[in-house]
Amino acid sequence: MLQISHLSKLFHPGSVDEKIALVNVNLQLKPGDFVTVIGSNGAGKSTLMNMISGTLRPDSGTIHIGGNEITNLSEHRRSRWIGRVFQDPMAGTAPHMTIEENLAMAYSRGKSRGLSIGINARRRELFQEQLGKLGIGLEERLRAKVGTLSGGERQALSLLMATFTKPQILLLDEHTAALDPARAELVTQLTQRIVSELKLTTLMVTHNMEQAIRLGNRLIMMDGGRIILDIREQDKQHLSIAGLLGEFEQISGHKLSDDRVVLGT
Ligand SMILES: Nc1ncnc2c1ncn2[C@@H]1O[C@H](COP(=O)(O)OP(=O)(O)OP(=O)(O)O)[C@@H](O)[C@H]1O
Repeated sequence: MLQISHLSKLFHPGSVDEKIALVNVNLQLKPGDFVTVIGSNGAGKSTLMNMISGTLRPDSGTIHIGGNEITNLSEHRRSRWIGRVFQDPMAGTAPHMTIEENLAMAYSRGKSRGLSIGINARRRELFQEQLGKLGIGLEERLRAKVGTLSGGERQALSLLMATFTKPQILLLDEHTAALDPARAELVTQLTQRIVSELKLTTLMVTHNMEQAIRLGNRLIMMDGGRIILDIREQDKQHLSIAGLLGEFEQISGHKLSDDRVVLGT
């Protein structure tokens, strides 16, 4: 479903500010894989997500989704295949627009007709039905401005918007990190449900080690622009936080340095 081959990126090459972001990264995701991504500060996690979504171009390497090469496609052109939820609850939605307007926008994502697609009675019914599945009462607030929602409500809406058109790849970029523990857990549970119901192929960056172990069927660890550990299926089920940290240290030769790391919820 997602094939990343020999992806490399160096920022400010040849200058004193030179930064290695990705070094020959290879990653292949099967349909329905739910992969959690952890790593030290500056490991290249965001760079990888930005390259898949098209906000950054690699120096070398290729990215394919469902067999189509997207390496040099604009962010807009590839958006029909990709859903993304950011850490910042303000990032994924338009605060001055209503919930239904935001959903209409998500619905038309990647389609050439753009925003003109509008809202009709049938579509409103569909929005209500989808919002109802979140179980937090947003279906009663279709005409509320998104800026009036709490952080958790906005992240739940962002998640719905990102998955509305069943993207081929879902990118979750520390999407629960800015929420308090109860809301983070709610959004985590919604994530699990939506990903499993729609069988979405998902890549989720998190600083929460417990969450990284608990969710998904595969875990990758990055350091210095490389994937240094790739743990799947049964092996993942037997992981512990201490074991994972130990393994990181053994492979990388240093302790996991992450100023935002959370060991549990
Ligand atoms: N736009 C940029 N310009 C220059 N250097 C950058 C840029 N974006 C990232 N980098 C550098 O590239 C490297 C990888 O950064 P990236 O943000 O991908 O890491 P990360 O794993 O997401 O880190 P963190 O967990 O701290 O957010 C770092 O050394 C970073 O400083």
